[in-house]
Amino acid sequence: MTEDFEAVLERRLRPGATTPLAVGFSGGGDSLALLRLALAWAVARGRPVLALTVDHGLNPASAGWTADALAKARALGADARALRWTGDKPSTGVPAAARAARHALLAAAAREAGARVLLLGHTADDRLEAARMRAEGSTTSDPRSWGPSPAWPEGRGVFVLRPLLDARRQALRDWLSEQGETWLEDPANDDLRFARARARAALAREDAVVASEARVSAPTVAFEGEHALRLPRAASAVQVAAACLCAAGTTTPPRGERLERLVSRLRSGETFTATLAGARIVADEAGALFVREAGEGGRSGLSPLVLAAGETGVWDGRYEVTASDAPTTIRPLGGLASRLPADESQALKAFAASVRPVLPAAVDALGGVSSPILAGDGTIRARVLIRERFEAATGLIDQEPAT
Ligand SMILES: Nc1ncnc2c1ncn2[C@@H]1O[C@H](COP(=O)(O)OP(=O)(O)OP(=O)(O)O)[C@@H](O)[C@H]1O
Repeated sequence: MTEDFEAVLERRLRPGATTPLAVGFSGGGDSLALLRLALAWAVARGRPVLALTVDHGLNPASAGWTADALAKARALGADARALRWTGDKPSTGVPAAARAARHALLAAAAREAGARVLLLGHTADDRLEAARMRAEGSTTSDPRSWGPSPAWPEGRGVFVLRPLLDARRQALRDWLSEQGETWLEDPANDDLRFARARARAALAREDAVVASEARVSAPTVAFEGEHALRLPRAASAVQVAAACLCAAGTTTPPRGERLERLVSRLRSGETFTATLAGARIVADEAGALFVREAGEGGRSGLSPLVLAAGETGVWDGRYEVTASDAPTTIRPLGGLASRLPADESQALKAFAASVRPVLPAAVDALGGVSSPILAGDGTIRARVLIRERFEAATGLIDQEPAT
């Protein structure tokens, strides 16, 4: 077990890195095994481990569980931090909402601590359960051993590593028991109102075989001046979905019939312009160009981002912007371009017409307009997230990046 675990960490983590390794630690058996293994590996390499525990506030006992988890993590030698889900709880779909909130909290805390990788304790049993739930009609996806955090924009720059994906839950528990460990059993795991608990109960009665993880090949991709993506027309559905997601800066990739239709139109060689999930796709002989759909503004996205002096925020899921020493509002450049200073108007000419209206513009308290992408003085800084996100989503970044 230890050798398999170490092999995964050696493969994915950057040699010599000294930044903290974040671990999602619920206090349950899987993540206790994960934390112990991660500590043994990291301490030998001089890397600090930060255990993060999310209190979902869904059970009256959860504050006590969280306090116990923090105490346990610290006793084992990790730094530890509690995070609390304070948002409104929906009346239905609680597990999915809790999961989304958990991913956002874990990723934001990992990033804040300077960690680029967050370890999670999913096991082979989680993959079996996901397969069983899909067989019963759910859209549950397979946990993957490596990939970007699904939380956006909170998880930008953070990768999730699941080093226990080939280990069986019972083997981990036996290993913990041999070391005299005890752990918390979350009662929600046995609550048969949840599809996950039903799948778990059904699998406990069977000898299941774990299939190996599917591999996704990296695409040939070109970046159009960082603000748009170009894919070959033969790109796979996974790549097309990722291109829509990253060019549009949204949180949910397209899937199902609409995605299939776009992929088959691309394969057909037809020249067309289409929109999907917030992206505009222009297909010609040269390939397919993916840009943020400017007309989306009325429905969602492209909404203004108000920043206080010096504050950093993400506008439209595509640009990380840091205000100068004055407050500013970030809006789409479309409709404001005529108010740009002359040098910026000149610089704008170098951009494709489809990209111009969806670039960020900064509007100051007096109504002055400037674009952090075009301005030479760099007082308001902007980082384009499109490329980095696409590379992470399609497996082009397969190891812990440098900070
Ligand atoms: N409350 C929590 N605090 C911190 N980490 C957690 C918490 N709950 C789960 N995790 C992390 O996520 C891993 C998987 O747990 P679990 O299977 O409950 O999560 P999940 O996200 O619901 O799974 P899935 O991705 O299959 O929906 C755990 O091993 C642990 O690393």
